[in-house]
Amino acid sequence: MQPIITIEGLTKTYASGFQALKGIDLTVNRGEIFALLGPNGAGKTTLISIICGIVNASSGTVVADGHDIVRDYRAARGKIGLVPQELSTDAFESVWDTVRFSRGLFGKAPDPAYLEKVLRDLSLWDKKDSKIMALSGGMKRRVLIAKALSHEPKILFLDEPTAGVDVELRHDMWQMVHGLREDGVTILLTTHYIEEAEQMADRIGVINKGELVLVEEKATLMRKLGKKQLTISLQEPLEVVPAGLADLPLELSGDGASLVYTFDVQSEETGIAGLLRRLGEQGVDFKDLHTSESSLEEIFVSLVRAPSAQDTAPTPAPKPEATA
Ligand SMILES: Nc1ncnc2c1ncn2[C@@H]1O[C@H](COP(=O)(O)OP(=O)(O)OP(=O)(O)O)[C@@H](O)[C@H]1O
Repeated sequence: MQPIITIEGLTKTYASGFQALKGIDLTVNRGEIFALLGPNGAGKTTLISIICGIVNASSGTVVADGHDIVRDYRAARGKIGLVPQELSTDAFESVWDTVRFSRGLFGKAPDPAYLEKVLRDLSLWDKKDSKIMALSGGMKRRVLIAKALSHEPKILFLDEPTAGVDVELRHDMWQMVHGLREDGVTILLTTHYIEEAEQMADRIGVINKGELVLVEEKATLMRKLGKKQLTISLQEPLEVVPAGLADLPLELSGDGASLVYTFDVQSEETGIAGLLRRLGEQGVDFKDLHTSESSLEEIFVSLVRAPSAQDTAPTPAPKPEATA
């Protein structure tokens, strides 16, 4: 796989002294959809803003499609389209003029046919002459995307693309993102919705308090999630897992009162029938059985709750849904 963005040792300390990024190393591959998942304040926007040259890094380097974002800023920026969280300007402009102007900013020759395609793909064509201030919130979002695509970027950043949008637009957004990937565009999106990362991404990075705590293929992550646990409450506590059961994926709980068996939901054989038979053979009696499943959400919450070394009084991170 070919990298398109290489981030090395990136840190950011704001003028206030707050350290928003604490040494990020990350490679984004050409043509992938990468989701950066993290709670509010984790540093997602800071990271994207540095790559786009809106915020200066304190240290470290970023190379975007072969161009160093500091030394070779214009070339790097020309490869990137940014869909920010909010629309800040252009209220009195028409959709068409705004998009045309955005393209011009990057020194690209006019290409009405390309811009028409972008607007049509985003269901904005019939609004091309409307003033932006007259559009609904969802339509304004679409304009932001059209602007970001106006100069045919190779890399598209979507900062919280579906925060506060309705189901229809969210669905369109997902489709659009997959369509862009088909066209060879690399997509990096930030989100604090696990569902969004699950739906859209090829790979998922979890960022918390300025640190990347996990980067994983979504499929691998989902396989890990496909694990279930069977908890066997014992009649009599045990001190160790009996030697006759040592070949099984069994763990004894801290108090010795239960055995925990981990199995793969996706495999055809869970092995539970065999396990129960072997428990009988070993004379291990149990009084109750129950299964539980780990979810992406649980993994995420446990990752972002783990106190980092710098915290003296860690506060639990909010549940992702609650932070919308
Ligand atoms: N200009 C600034 N000066 C000082 N601190 C800042 C500045 N901008 C951001 N921060 C702080 O840096 C941290 C990271 O902010 P950032 O916007 O990157 O987070 P985020 O992960 O994008 O969060 P959200 O999901 O809320 O957008 C936050 O604690 C924020 O308060």
